[in-house]
Amino acid sequence: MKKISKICCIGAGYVGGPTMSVIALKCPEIQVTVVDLNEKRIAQWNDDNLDNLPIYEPGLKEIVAETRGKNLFFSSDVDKGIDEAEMIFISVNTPTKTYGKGKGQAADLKNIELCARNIAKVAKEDKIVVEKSTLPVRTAETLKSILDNTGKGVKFEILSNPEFLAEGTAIDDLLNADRVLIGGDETPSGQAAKDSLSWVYEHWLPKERILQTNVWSSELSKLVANAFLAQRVSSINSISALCEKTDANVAEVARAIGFDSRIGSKFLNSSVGFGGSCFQKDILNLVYIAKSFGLQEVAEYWEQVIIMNDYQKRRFAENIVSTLYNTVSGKKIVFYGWAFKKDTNDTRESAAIYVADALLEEKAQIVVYDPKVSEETIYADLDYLGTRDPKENRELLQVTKAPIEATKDAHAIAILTEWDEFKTYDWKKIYANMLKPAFVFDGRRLLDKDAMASIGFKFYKIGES
Ligand SMILES: NC(=O)c1ccc[n+]([C@@H]2O[C@H](COP(=O)([O-])OP(=O)(O)OC[C@H]3O[C@@H](n4cnc5c(N)ncnc54)[C@H](O)[C@@H]3O)[C@@H](O)[C@H]2O)c1
Ligand SMILES: O=c1ccn([C@@H]2O[C@H](COP(=O)(O)OP(=O)(O)O[C@H]3O[C@H](CO)[C@@H](O)[C@H](O)[C@H]3O)[C@@H](O)[C@H]2O)c(=O)[nH]1
Repeated sequence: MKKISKICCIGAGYVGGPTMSVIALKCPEIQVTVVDLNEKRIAQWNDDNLDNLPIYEPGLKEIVAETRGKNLFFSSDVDKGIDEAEMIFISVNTPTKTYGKGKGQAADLKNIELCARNIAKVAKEDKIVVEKSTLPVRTAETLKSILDNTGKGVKFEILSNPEFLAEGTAIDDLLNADRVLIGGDETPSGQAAKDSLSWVYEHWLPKERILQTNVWSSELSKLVANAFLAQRVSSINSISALCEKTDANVAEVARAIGFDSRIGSKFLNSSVGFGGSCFQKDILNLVYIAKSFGLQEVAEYWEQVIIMNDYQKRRFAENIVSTLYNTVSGKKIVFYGWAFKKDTNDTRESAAIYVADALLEEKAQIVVYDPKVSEETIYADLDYLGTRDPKENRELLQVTKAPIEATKDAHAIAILTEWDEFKTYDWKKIYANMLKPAFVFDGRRLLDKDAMASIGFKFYKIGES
């Protein structure tokens, strides 16, 4: 087993940035270089003002402050990074394909292939290549085929090391990972590569939490973990609809079933629907893979998790329209939150985007407040859907940095992200600002129903009648 002294990570995103920062922190003898083709992103990672890092993640800037320039470097010189490293992580984005075969379901592996070709072109010495991105099962085969045909006699070991961090808690998840998964060939050189990567993680994690498997199990386990997690959210969300019809309370049901140690209490918070860059993409990918092996029933089983999530988002928007007397045209609705969950500035697949889109179709006037998401991102998210002219998005939707003033003459507030600060607002003052009856639609089950009702609000909370 070789001790690694130089690591390169291709992709300075939500995974590459935090993961490599933690490796640099915990392995001071390893030089870690994170490279990316996006020069603007690299400039942000190198910004003297740590509040300008491209990613907001609690605890991240402190780690970057400690390591950057010592053993952590960010660079747009991808070739140099590859050339110098003994171990290369590929942590580029693998979104759902928007074109061609598998459009709307399969993972787009264009970036992965570009990385493999780049490594093949630049490498002069043997290297360990680590798949950090989430990839369809058997992708390592493609990588191997590209890398083994360079004709330069360079030997590559390919490992799968999927990342399980969740945004908003990424640093804590990395520092205290439940497990690290390392898949590799069951040959002597494959075993040595797996041990080298284990050695990196053993700097801060107990050995028994580092699981070694074959490559295919590792690749598939990542998709399956996300599918199981998302399935829990869709399951409890399906019950939230039933609770609203039956006077049951979804939180009480979740608590009651969660006490069963076989079920467990985590990931049973009913919400306006799951978002984020991973759950939908990875389930669609699983569905596509199942279909491509002719496993139609398996594909349909998992597809239902997405169908239920779309239903939950649609149901939330439709409830706003029907409660506001079947028309929201010209009515001011304030959105609290745009990020897909609290403590991140990431908005990919956020439920807020789809709820806003549905209300804009009904010509609502929306004002959005999110403590970490920029105006530019909010408009980009809406424009990307292509539902209407970008000009109309800007006419119908405004972005504010003043959450309390924004409620002046509003008909309703919709809570789309569970930011803690919303709980501390002066809701009496907000009530006074609003038109009456004043409606609040709590898509995150953040506020207390009785307290809101006693102020005078017409309060709707997911999963309660
Ligand atoms: N975001 C998460 O919480 C999370 C968690 C676990 C796993 N994952 C997986 O990790 C992977 C990365 O996700 P992310 O959220 O960090 O994506 P991201 O979009 O934030 O970052 C990816 C980066 O890769 C860069 N890139 C793309 N192609 C490149 C190339 N050929 N050469 C150099 N740079 C290139 C992009 O410019 C971008 O900055 C995905 O496969 C995702 O499914 C994400
Ligand atoms: O009980 C719950 C838990 C989550 N959510 C929502 O589900 C989405 C995803 O949340 P979370 O899983 O916490 O964040 P992600 O950053 O998307 O992390 C998931 O996706 C990552 C990318 O693959 C994986 O690495 C993580 O293990 C996996 O949790 C968010 O919109 C949450 O609001 C709920 O509605 N109810």
